[in-house]
Amino acid sequence: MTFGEKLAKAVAAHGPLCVGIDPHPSLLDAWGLSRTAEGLERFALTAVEAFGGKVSMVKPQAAFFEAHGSRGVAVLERVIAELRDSGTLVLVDAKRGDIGSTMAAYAEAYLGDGSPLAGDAVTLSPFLGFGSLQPALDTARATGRGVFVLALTSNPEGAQVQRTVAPDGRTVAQTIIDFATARNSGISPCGDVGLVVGATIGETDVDLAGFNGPILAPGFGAQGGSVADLKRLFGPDMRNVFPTSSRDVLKHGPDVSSLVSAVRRVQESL
Ligand SMILES: O=C(O)c1cc(=O)[nH]c(=O)n1[C@@H]1O[C@H](COP(=O)(O)O)[C@@H](O)[C@H]1O
Repeated sequence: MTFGEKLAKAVAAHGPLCVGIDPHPSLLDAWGLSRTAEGLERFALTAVEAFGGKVSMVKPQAAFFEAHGSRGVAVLERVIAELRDSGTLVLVDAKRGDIGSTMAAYAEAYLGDGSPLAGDAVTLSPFLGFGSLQPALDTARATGRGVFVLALTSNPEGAQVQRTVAPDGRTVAQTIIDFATARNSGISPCGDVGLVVGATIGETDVDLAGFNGPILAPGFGAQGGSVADLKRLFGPDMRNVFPTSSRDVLKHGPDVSSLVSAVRRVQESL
């Protein structure tokens, strides 16, 4: 199956909501867990129990696992394996990006068959040039996985770079969108190159009309983005838009049934 086919199947079963697993130290405290690899593991596996098989996609944030060194990375590997076993798509949020020859190694790590860090997709940063991501785009295509490339991020500082106008008159964000659009062209039901467009970006002057791929919309929930913002940005049917929320759901833990109820409430609001 292509990544687009996997996404379509997941959305038909569970709707578009993506839930993030972001084990912030303050959330470990709130859940009564220690700020150690053991606390991290308990947190992450509780989240897997709550979200696995209930949402279309789960997005573990690699940074919070890496903060615990090799033991934290081992927990991330387990989270990826258990979510995939539950039938839930896994988007590993690692925001990788480097020169092409190094990118090939990141591609193998996050998108290669048999790699313990490979989920179903990975987030990528295109600011070394969209073309530098080519090894990841090729590996994703070859293994039926996907990538989500940063275009307009949810943080206020993103505009400093992403809304800069290039010599050809397009913004940096539009340039990235146009590369992604070209890569996905003609693929049904949708392409394997996704974009990240934050729910908090306010008015957008970019053109997404021809874009035939999934859009991850972070900033929904804890950063202030609402359902109304999503509809204003992406249109009322929000086709191929995957709103993603981490803290706003995770704050309902550690009780699994409270986490599940929180997920259900957000799914209904969408
Ligand atoms: O790629 C991302 O997921 C991402 C892009 C972006 O523009 N903004 C953004 O917040 N994120 C990630 O989405 C998550 C948001 O978490 P909450 O604000 O707790 O919902 C974090 O893991 C961020 O790293």
